[in-house]
This record gives sequence, structure tokens and C-alpha cells, in this order.
Amino acid sequence: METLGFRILTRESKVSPAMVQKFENVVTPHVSDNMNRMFSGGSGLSAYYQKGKLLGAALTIKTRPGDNLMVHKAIDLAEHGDVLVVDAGGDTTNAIVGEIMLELSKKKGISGFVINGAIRDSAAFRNGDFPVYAKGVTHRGPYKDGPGEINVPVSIDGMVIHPGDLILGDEDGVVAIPQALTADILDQVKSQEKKEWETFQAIENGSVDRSWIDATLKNKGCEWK
Ligand SMILES: O=C([O-])CC(=O)C(=O)O
Ligand SMILES: [Mg+2]
Repeated sequence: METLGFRILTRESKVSPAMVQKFENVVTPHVSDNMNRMFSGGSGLSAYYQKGKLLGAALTIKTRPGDNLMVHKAIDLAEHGDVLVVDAGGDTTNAIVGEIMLELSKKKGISGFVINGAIRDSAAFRNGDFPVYAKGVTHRGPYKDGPGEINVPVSIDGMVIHPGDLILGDEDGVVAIPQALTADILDQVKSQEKKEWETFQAIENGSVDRSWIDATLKNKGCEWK
């Protein structure tokens, strides 16, 4: 019998380390554009680290708001390169992770956290290079009783994250790329990078084509006095 809401599942597959590596120099706006700007971890998440980018395979946790029993379990189950993606319901009353969990995670080679909830011991996060996104900060600690689930689809601000998806986070936020689509999206991102590079060249040498703006205004019926 399934114990819905309190269960640990096995992640069937995850994006390969080789594919993850290919996204090392990719930025979130380019990924987002090639997902039709429809998916994002939301403006409610802020970065709590100094520099670098968040990149890895999602290990998902859905937890009771304010309770981190399942997050502790996930740290023990995590593999090198995993990103812990925790849906704690967006509640910031009690912190979901702190400095001890941060140190445990670094030691295990976990790549970062996305917490739809709060963190504490925030100086340790803010002053470090371990990529963490969270909704807020509170000194109030977590309960450790459950329930919760590991390796189930979770959603943060409407973005669904499946176990094994590729997670990318930078100065502009967090995006989850469905595992099966990573290669396609990478191809599209590469063509966008090329086009943008050509635009920068054209700006530099004064040949940039701006005719699309007037064409669009005309097409949309804009009145221009
Ligand atoms: O007590 C906890 O589980 C959270 C915490 O503050 C830490 O990891 O340092
Ligand atoms: Mg602590």
C-alpha cells in the first residue's frame, strides 16, 4: 500500500553529468526564452550565496511546511552533483535548512539547494559560494517529524520539477529543464547565443537593424503624434 504524503521513492533516472556540464556557461534567460518564458522558480526566491551558478540534477523533496525530516533524509540519499529542490509550501515561519545541513551537503558534493521556504544561519549561506535559493530567512528552527515525500514531482510558483530534471540558477533566478528535453533546449540556446553575439557585433559596428520596432508599432495600430 502506498503511504501518500509520507514516502521515499527511488529516482528512476536523472540528467547525466555530461549533459549538466554542457550547461556550465548557459544563462537562465536563454533557457527561459527557449521554454517560451513560461517556467520559473518565481520572483519569491532569492539567492543566498556570493557567486557562481547553481547546476545539477534535481533530487526533489515535498515537505510539511516548517518540517525538515525528509530534507535530512534526502541529504543522506543524495548523490554527487544533485540539487535538493524542496517544496515546503512557500511558508517561512520555520527554517527548512541551516548551517549544519549546508556543511553536510558540501561534504557530500551536493551542488546546491532550492528551498520554497526559509533558511537560517543565513550568514553561512550569504558569505559562501554554495548556491542556495530560498524564500526567506528566520531564526525559528524546523520540526523533524514529517510527513513529506522524496523523489516526487514538486511545484514552485507553478514550475513543476520532476526528479532528475536539470536545475539551473544564476543572477536571474532558477529554472528546471525537463530531463528528456535538455539536449533540444541546449541546441536552441546555442543558436540564440550565436544570434545575440551577432547582435552585439552589429551594435558595435553600427549596423544593427531596428526596423522591426516601427514595423511592429504599425502592425499593432499604434497612434504616433
Ligand atoms: O536544525 C536544523 O535541522 C537546521 C539547522 O539549523 C542547521 O542545519 O544548522
Ligand atoms: Mg543551525
